Amino acid sequence: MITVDDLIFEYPGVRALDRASFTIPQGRIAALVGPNGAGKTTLMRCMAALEQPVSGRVEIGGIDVLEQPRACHRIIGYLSDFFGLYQRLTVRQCLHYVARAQGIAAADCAAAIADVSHGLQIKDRLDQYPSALSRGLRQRVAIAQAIIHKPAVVLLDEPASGLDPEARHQLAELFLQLQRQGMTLMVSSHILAELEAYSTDMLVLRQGRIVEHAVINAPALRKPFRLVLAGAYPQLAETLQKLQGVELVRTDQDRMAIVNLENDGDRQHQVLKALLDTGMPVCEFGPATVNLQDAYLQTLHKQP
Ligand SMILES: Nc1ncnc2c1ncn2[C@@H]1O[C@H](COP(=O)(O)OP(=O)(O)OP(=O)(O)O)[C@@H](O)[C@H]1O
Repeated sequence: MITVDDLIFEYPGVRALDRASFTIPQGRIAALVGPNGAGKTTLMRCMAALEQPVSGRVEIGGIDVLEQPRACHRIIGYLSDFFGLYQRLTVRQCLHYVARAQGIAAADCAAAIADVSHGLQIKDRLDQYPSALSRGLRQRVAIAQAIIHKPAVVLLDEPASGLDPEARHQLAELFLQLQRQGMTLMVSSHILAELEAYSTDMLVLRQGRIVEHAVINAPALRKPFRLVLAGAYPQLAETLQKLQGVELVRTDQDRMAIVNLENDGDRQHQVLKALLDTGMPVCEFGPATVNLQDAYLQTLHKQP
């Protein structure tokens, strides 16, 4: 659903993204984490076709974002870390304006507003002005604006900042609800505990590079497995991609791979048998679920 390949972005004198690459399948919620200045906002802005990278490729839902930015805006919802709402418009007018800008026909706007405001529990706020709303409610209005056109992919930059624990909990519930509707989400945050409540993947960005892609909590029907080899096997990625029922998440130095398999013992046995039949020197093969905070800290400690 989302493929970022070798992305390089530079501000004058600063390389903010340095060959960043990753893939996120449809229906996942990917947490984007990393220290201040790692490049999270820049990455999201490139993915939302709001910045032009020096080189590399971003593909979302089969659309090349850099070649077709307008087509991409139709299938993406983006919430900026410093979002603004029009203070002189009511919430209903804000939503109407965005709906029209997203190409929703005038006759369909009322239904779209009713739908999104129901999902975000702001139905009783439609005739208020943003200045009269709490930070949490304004956040909900901003998210409503980002998803009113029912995008396939939603990119949210620091959506939980400034929210109290209750509002953050509600936000987590909302993300899971959007996921159930089939959306793919990418959420950047510093608050790892909250991300853990809903993330399926964790991408760690450091100095513009993706230094880790951990599968935290794959959908119930699939489960992450870690494969470790006794020695390097140069065709590791290629071989795994060809095996039936195996979804390759990533490989490391031709000796380790994370794959998603069906959550079914017989199928897992068949995959292991097929792996051994290829002649790979398998020495470990087992579930790879990790705790988000541990995985993040391990990754940071691992790096030079
Ligand atoms: N407009 C700009 N001009 C020059 N350099 C910039 C600009 N915006 C960001 N940078 C630099 O690019 C790098 C990446 O910044 P970015 O805002 O993408 O990081 P971030 O991970 O989102 O940070 P934070 O967690 O603090 O929001 C940083 O070194 C930052 O100083």
